[in-house]
Amino acid sequence: MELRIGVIGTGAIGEDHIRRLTDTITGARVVALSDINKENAMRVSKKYNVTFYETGYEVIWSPDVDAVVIASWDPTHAEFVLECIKAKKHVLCEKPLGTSAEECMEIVKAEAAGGKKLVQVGFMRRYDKGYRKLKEIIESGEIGEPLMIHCCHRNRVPGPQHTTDMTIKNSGIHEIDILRWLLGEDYESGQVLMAKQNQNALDGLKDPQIMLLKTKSGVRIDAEVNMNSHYGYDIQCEVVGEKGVIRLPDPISILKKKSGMGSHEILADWSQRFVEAYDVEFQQWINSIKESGPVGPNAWDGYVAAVTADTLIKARKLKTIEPIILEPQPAFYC
Ligand SMILES: NC(=O)C1=CN([C@@H]2O[C@H](COP(=O)(O)OP(=O)(O)OC[C@H]3O[C@@H](n4cnc5c(N)ncnc54)[C@H](O)[C@@H]3O)[C@@H](O)[C@H]2O)C=CC1
Ligand SMILES: O=C1[C@@H](O)[C@H](O)[C@@H](O)[C@H](O)[C@H]1O
Repeated sequence: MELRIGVIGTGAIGEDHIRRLTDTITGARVVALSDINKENAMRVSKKYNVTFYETGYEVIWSPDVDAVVIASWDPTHAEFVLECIKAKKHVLCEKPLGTSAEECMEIVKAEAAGGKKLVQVGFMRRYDKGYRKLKEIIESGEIGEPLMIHCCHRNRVPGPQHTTDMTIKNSGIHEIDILRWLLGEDYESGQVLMAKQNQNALDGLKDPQIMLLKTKSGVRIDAEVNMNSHYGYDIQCEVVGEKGVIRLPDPISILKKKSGMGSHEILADWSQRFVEAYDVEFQQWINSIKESGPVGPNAWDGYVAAVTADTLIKARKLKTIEPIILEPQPAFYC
């Protein structure tokens, strides 16, 4: 059976997901889309022969739609996810699940009350080969207990709407989720340091920022989140263990030696860097909802990431180290 998918948001990643669902993923087809930018949505609708709906709500409630992908702006996510839960439809919501811990908790409570797992969050790094290998090695015990993690998340330039808080709750949230998943434990506290500021950043944008996290077992993490590398999209992660160090590989890239110079390409953005991860994420999501239900990052993971991001933003504003405090985890997610 082919799953009929509705997509809300046909901007950069929304269109990319429609392409992937159409050209790469098997067992699903996009039948509905919506975007408040009607002109662009109509272009995408024609390109992929998908029916345009005036609102995301119409996509969600359409009898022709079995499951929904949310790829609209961050502040719209929670309301659309809650509506999917009401409509009892599976939903893959791009990160972040909501723009605050409160919004995410509302989703957690609504999903648990409905008694069926319907929500998956687009933390696609969990499907990246490099991160999966790091996790496998950590879990094998080969490098002993992890002690520290150094990482960086560099974007070439930010989008025009990017804000200082979004550096943590839109970009840094990937580090927050992937490192918790890698280590298999929650955070105890967090802090944010400001480096010397980049004068090329958008007006008023504080950049770069350094997120410092401590896990419950004492692992120390430093994560540079830099929106203005200007040279490319660069994701680094090094785990220092008791008996060895492991490092996330860069994407495969040919070293070119020519005219007395050696060089290799650095990718421009997330759509290239994580292309395979998104493909795996979507194929597994489609397969899982046809079988026993979604198995990827869930609403609880979205909530934990949001609590952590909110706490880091508070810590940055107060220049303090803040405890990261979670509500008790509902048995539904255990
Ligand atoms: N997992 C990942 O690596 C990535 C995730 N994202 C997430 O995907 C989402 C979209 O990001 P981009 O595509 O980069 O942004 P974008 O700005 O290119 O596209 C967002 C689209 O949502 C539309 N939109 C806004 N409100 C809407 C509403 N109420 N109903 C329907 N459409 C609405 C906008 O008109 C726009 O076309 C964001 O939440 C972002 O955090 C984005 C890039 C990578
Ligand atoms: O999720 C993403 C974007 O929304 C975000 O703005 C970028 O910083 C991230 O690298 C990308 O993966």
